[in-house]
Amino acid sequence: MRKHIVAGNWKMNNDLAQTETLISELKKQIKTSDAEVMIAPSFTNLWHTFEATRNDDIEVVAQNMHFAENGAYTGEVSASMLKSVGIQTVILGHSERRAYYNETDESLAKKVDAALAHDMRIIFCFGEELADRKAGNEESVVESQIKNALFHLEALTFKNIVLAYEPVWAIGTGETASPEQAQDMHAFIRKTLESKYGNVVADDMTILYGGSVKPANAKEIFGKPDVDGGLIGGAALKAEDFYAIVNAF
Ligand SMILES: O=C[C@H](O)COP(=O)(O)O
Repeated sequence: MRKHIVAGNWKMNNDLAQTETLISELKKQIKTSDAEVMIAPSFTNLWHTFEATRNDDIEVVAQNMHFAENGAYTGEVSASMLKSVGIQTVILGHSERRAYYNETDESLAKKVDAALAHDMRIIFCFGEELADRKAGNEESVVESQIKNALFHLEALTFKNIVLAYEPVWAIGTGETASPEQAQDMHAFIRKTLESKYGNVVADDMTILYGGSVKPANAKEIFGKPDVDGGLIGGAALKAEDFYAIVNAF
């Protein structure tokens, strides 16, 4: 079923004290909303944040995980480790992971399989770079990112997947895709899914937009028919701004 979701990706921000402050600020802002609310703190703060928001309408999610179950992978965290601290959802394929940590469609396909094998929900990120858009290749880039990492899956597993379209040129730059650019790409993503999995999977897919979403532009972006929510970076670090975005639905 298609849902409205607003997820705050804190990236590598907030130590424990800052996390506690932000959680208490977030709690003051919570009111009934049409959107599911998620926050993704760093690994060190996952358990604390999970415990501290246990009774609130906030799901705590991880920013990444490894595909292996365990073993000699220094610095990495597995799906079962995440689940052991209450985490049910993981962000995979963020452009910063692809750019700085060499994540590829191939390694992401393995991470997707591992998360699904643990019955986790995935927020799967992808998006073109500025050069791709300038060359008019944005659709083919996005299509291959989706196909290479996800098209080996059975249709049924898509109920555990949320897609997040994040044009790299709009992340943390202050430059947002126009609502029309977001809508056009989201419609294309749905068409891509439909070509392999049919219209039920395509229509039911929740597709988030990410890239410089702020209180000032959220309503217009979320107003587009194929945009089901947002993956928020910078604006998720201020409780008031984050909830202004949540309440833009
Ligand atoms: O994960 C979130 C996205 O990278 C968007 O970040 P941003 O809102 O700071 O542009």
